[in-house]
Amino acid sequence: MTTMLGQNQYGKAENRVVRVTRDGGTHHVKDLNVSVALSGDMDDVHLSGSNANVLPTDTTKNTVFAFAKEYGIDSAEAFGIHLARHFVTSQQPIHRARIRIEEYAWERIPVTDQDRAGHSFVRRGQETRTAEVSYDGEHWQVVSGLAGLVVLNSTDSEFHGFVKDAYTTLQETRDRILATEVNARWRFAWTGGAGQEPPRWEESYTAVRGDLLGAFAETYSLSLQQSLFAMGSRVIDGSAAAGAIDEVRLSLPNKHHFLADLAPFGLKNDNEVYLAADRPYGLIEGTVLRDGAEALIPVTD
Ligand SMILES: O=c1[nH]c(=O)c2[nH]c(=O)[nH]c2[nH]1
Repeated sequence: MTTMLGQNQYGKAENRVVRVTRDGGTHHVKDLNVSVALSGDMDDVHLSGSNANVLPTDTTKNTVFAFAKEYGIDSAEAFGIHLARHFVTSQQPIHRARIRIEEYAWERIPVTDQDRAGHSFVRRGQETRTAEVSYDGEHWQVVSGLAGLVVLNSTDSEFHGFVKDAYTTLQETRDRILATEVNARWRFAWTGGAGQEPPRWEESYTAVRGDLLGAFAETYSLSLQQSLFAMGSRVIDGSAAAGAIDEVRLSLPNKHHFLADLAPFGLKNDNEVYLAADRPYGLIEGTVLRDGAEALIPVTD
C-alpha cells in the first residue's frame, strides 16, 4: 500500500427545511439550510467497501426533517445540538458530528384584514444567520455567525499615514465613506460541561448583531482594521448576559467609495458624489479573543 486514508467526513449537505409553527392564526416560520457531516470508524467503507458502519446520508436527511417535526426549531443552535447529539449517541461508529446551519429570516407583512393576518411573510433581504455545532460525545463547540450584513458610515472615517512606496497612488483622506459587508462568526465559551448553563441562543444573536452594528456606527474610524477590533471587542465585552463569547472572527470587505471626479464638468465635489466600486476590494480579516482564550475558529473556510 502506498496510500493511507486521511481525514474524512460524510453526510447530507444543504437540507432545506422550513418549519411552520401554528399559534392559532398566527404562524411562525423557521427557514434553514442544514448540512450534516459525520466522522468516526469509516476506514472500511473507504478501504474495503463494507458499508456496515455507514448510516446513509439519505437517513441523515430524513432525520433533519423528522426532528423539525418532533422537536420544532427553537433556534438554529438548539436544532443543531439535537441533531449532533442524536448521531453521536445513537450510532456507535460515529464519533463526531458537525452540523452547519444557515438561517433565512422572514418578516411579517402587515395586513389590515384581520382574517388574513398572521401568515404572510416577506424574506428579510439582509444577513444570513449561521450556526455550526460540533460534538464529539463529550464536548460541544458552538460557533454562531452572520453573513452579508451591509453597513455604511457616510463620515467619521479617515485613512492616512500609511506606507507609501513606488506604486502607491492612494491619496490620504480625512473624511471618507466607510462601508463593508459584515461576515462574523463567534464562538461560545459553553462546552456542555457539568454546571454550565447553555447560552440563550436567540437572545444572544440579537445582542451580538446589535453590538456589531453599534460598534461600527459609534467608532470614529482611522481604518477598517480599527473598526474590526472595536466590533469584535464589543461582542466579547457585551456577551455576558445571553452567553459568554470567547472568540470573534470577522471578515470585512472594504466596499470602496471613491470620490467621483467632477472637475471635467467644472463642478466641485465636496465629498458628496462617490463612485461605488464593486471590485477589487480590500479584505480586512481578524480574530478578537477574550484575554487568555484560545483561537479555535478556523481562519480559512
Ligand atoms: O481601512 C482601510 N484599511 C486599509 O488597509 C486600506 N488600504 C487601502 O487602500 N484603503 C484602506 N482602508
